[in-house]
Amino acid sequence: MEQFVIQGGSTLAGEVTISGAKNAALPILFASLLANSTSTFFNVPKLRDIETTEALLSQLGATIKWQGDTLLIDGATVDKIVAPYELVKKMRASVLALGPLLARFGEAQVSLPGGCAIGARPVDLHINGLIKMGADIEVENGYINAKVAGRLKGAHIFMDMVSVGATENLMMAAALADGITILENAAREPEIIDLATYLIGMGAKIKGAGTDSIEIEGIEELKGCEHKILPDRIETGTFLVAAAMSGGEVLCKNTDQSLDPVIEKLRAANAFIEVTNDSIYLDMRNRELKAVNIKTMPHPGFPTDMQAQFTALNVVAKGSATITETIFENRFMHVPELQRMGANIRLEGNTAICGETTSLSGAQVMATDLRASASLILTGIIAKGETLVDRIYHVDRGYQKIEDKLSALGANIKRRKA
Ligand SMILES: CC(=O)N[C@H]1[C@@H](OP(=O)(O)OP(=O)(O)OC[C@H]2O[C@@H](n3ccc(=O)[nH]c3=O)[C@H](O)[C@@H]2O)O[C@H](CO)[C@@H](O)[C@@H]1O
Ligand SMILES: C=C(OP(=O)(O)O)C(=O)O
Repeated sequence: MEQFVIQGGSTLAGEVTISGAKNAALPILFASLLANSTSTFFNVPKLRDIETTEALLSQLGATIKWQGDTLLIDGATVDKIVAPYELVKKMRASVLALGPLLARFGEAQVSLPGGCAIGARPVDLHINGLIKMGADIEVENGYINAKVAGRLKGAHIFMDMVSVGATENLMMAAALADGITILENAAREPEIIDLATYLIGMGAKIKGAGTDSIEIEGIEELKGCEHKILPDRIETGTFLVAAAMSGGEVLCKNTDQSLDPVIEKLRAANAFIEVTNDSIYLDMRNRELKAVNIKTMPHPGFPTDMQAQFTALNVVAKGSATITETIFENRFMHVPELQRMGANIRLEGNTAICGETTSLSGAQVMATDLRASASLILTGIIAKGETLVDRIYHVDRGYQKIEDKLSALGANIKRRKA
């Protein structure tokens, strides 16, 4: 097992190049299962979750090749329909194989992902939507066994909760269904728009992606195409928060403008921010960081994937503030770890009350999920002395070379065998 060793007390300054978005790349790579020819992907981040996706797609028979930084996936060779537990347990997003396999082959067996450190995370909306499209689905021995006689049928589907994954799974399934599907109360994340852009590039007929009502007219066949993955807004936000916490400055390059709620909160925290088409600059030098109230919401609200980082920001900021998590029922596992470093935080139900912290010191802490890990690293950079972050395989799921990018900004962080 590896861990990060961080010597605290650095002020970050410089430029960082943002990688492609994990949460756009994953559904898009699964959507390549729908195509009967090769797709070419640019700006794919080099992450553990991408390796897991590649392993699952090749197990299903897809032909996968890297040419330098370009990823080629040929869906024509896909000839299996089982996504096994061994791979699904490593990455919940594997459930996104369900819609494409069922739509293309009329059959799919996908392991249930189970819960994770942030919540139970059921997939009932995915399953109910596919049943509405004519699928016969049974859950048996931990697997979702899905079948349809002929093709899936277009349907009018109302989702009673906003779910990113269900919107993606159903949008992919509907692209090869017979007739028109309308998804109501759909998720509106930029990653949904990116998936729709790729599907449309393959020939799909989709209107309304990015709104809460998406219309998909199914067609008979989808062809591979070229697609550039959008920049990672959560990685961008993480580096902006890191610089703000350290009282430094950062220019995030190769990013985009889909971060409004995060930028507004950083401005409320007293950061100077300048946004261009493809970069975001933050300057916190000689400015006092102020604690900010946060409530997570589906997009375009404040993203839950930035909650842990803002909890860390409030720990070093002046004043007190509350962080309320409304998307996942258990996304505060970073709080007891931050408390071990001296953070003045109290949990009350789904709210973390962040008081002013007088002194932060390095400690041995445990990463519990991807963004919790990021919050511990960011706090370690500010704290007095040495911080050891264990279980950093969580970080590697979703941040490309985070230690190299932070070191280039002036952090003292090293990876080593525990
Ligand atoms: C790979 C990826 O893109 N992951 C993101 C995606 O996860 P993911 O797609 O899993 O998250 P969802 O939007 O589906 O989950 C939102 C909420 O809906 C609940 N729910 C979801 C589906 C369902 O069938 N039933 C149900 O009750 C979940 O338990 C959760 O409480 O969106 C989350 C919310 O923005 C982000 O934190 C994750 O980073
Ligand atoms: C929760 C996250 O991802 P996943 O849905 O892949 O677990 C995340 O990216 O913060």
